[in-house]
Amino acid sequence: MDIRQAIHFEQAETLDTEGLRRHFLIEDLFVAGEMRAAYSHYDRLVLLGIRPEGTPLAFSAALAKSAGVADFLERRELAVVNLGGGAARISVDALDHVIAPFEALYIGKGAKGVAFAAVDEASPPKLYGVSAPAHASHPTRKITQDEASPQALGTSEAANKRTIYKYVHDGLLPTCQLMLGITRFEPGSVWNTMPAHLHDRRMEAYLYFDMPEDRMVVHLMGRPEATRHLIVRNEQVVISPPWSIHSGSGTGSYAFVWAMAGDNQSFADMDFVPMGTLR
Ligand SMILES: O=C[C@H](O)[C@@H](O)CC(=O)C(=O)O
Ligand SMILES: [Zn+2]
Repeated sequence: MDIRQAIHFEQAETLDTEGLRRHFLIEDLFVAGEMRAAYSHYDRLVLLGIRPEGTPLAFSAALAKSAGVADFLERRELAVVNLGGGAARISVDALDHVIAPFEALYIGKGAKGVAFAAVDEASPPKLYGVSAPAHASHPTRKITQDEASPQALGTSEAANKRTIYKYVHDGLLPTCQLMLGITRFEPGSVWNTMPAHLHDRRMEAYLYFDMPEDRMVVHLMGRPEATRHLIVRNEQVVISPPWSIHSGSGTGSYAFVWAMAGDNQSFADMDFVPMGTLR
């Protein structure tokens, strides 16, 4: 189990390249035929890379142990999004849900018998899961891309023309904490989340994807007045602490899954950073 501690910005600001990557970047979550997990102590968010090939994948005993329960979702909720490949068959409480590429499934607290499989073994899905502690059990539900209320943002002059799809948010379905969406760029647009913002109330995790191997995103993190950067490759995840901006620019277009947990579920609750204060 890959466990990441929550650290103060005073410590983060003393770290070198390797130190920043060790605490904030997850490089190897997606491995064919495996379910891999990383546990962040920021809001106890658990990130899952799930790539079923052949045999269906279920939560391991080690994963349940990390939460101190018999069944991983005993006191947690989970959102899973299909990043492409083929469709996935996700079993929950003896019901099968077929989740096509760019569809998502919310699974409520207490769900049992959860298993992930490829619908067609010749085109296995790539699934990304995000789980947070939950106090109530909300209904399991599939969300399509159309339901994710696409919202156009940015301009080509600022190289940040993009569409935000909100899959898991309180306007669409109830969850305890989780919010999740996908942001996609127009060709030639490369800047995400610019102007930058903070939301100390919620931590965030960014999974960058849809990039060829030689492409990179320069992810900006840190306090606005003391930024650092991480070089991020395809299918790597950045853990974004509550005190940090989360923004970046790519050497070409890309997409990313953003997910949040914390005190409120208001997507619009952001403190914009005056651009002049960035250092
Ligand atoms: O709090 C919200 C998250 O940072 C993302 O939704 C921002 C984002 O996708 C973007 O501006 O490109
Ligand atoms: Zn944000």
